Amino acid sequence: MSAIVSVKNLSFSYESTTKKKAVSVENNILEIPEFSINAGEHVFLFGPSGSGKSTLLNILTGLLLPSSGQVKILEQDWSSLKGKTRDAFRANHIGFVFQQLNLIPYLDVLDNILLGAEFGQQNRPKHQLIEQAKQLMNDLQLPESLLLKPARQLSVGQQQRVAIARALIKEPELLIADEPTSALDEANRNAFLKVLFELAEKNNTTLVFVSHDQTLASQFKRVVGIQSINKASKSGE
Ligand SMILES: Nc1ncnc2c1ncn2[C@@H]1O[C@H](COP(=O)(O)OP(=O)(O)OP(=O)(O)O)[C@@H](O)[C@H]1O
Repeated sequence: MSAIVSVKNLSFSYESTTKKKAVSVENNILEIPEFSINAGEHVFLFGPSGSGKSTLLNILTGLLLPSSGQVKILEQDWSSLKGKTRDAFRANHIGFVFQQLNLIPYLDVLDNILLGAEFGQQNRPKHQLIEQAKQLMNDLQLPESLLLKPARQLSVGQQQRVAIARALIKEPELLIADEPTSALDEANRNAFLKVLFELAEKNNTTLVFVSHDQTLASQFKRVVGIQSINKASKSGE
């Protein structure tokens, strides 16, 4: 099985990028000797507040570069990509669903979904993207009649599904879901996970799902506590 994510000898500290002279001691947030995720895996990444989950996600997605070590996505080392190439690589290969869904409230559902393809592979004609948006709506059990409604008129559960459609329309190899269920009640949370798994399976998308809520862990085949891979957390706690 090929690795979608591969981390080797990673260390990261914010101090190296801060201008504050008061901070003189190097204080690593992350020290991860080795960590990888294979194609098609669904990984639940958990850890308490402040344990470095967001920092690790930002590193895996090339928004932050490691202080030392190597982070590869699809065999591509983030440190070897510069500026716009890095942004384009991220846009083409990684989808995101966040807790704050980041839908544009006054745009209709279709346009919100199509925004997901805006910065990705731009060689697909618009009519094809619209067909795919409709297919995703169908897969997510959202009625097509919602397509032309402004996103703000949808329920939170429906908006969550639109956010998944937006993340998947560019057919990313890797989908990052960062606390996407924290605003949902249990029934909606389970429904959200069910469609997320089904679609990830259907599209062969590797999933990294981050949460501090360990009750969700049992639904994932692979569960990773950040403190178990991060040596830096041992000394601090
Ligand atoms: N931009 C930053 N500059 C300096 N330190 C930061 C910055 N962002 C986060 N940190 C620190 O890095 C550590 C890890 O934070 P991070 O946000 O990655 O944790 P988290 O596990 O995602 O937390 P939460 O679950 O509360 O979102 C914390 O001690 C935090 O204070």
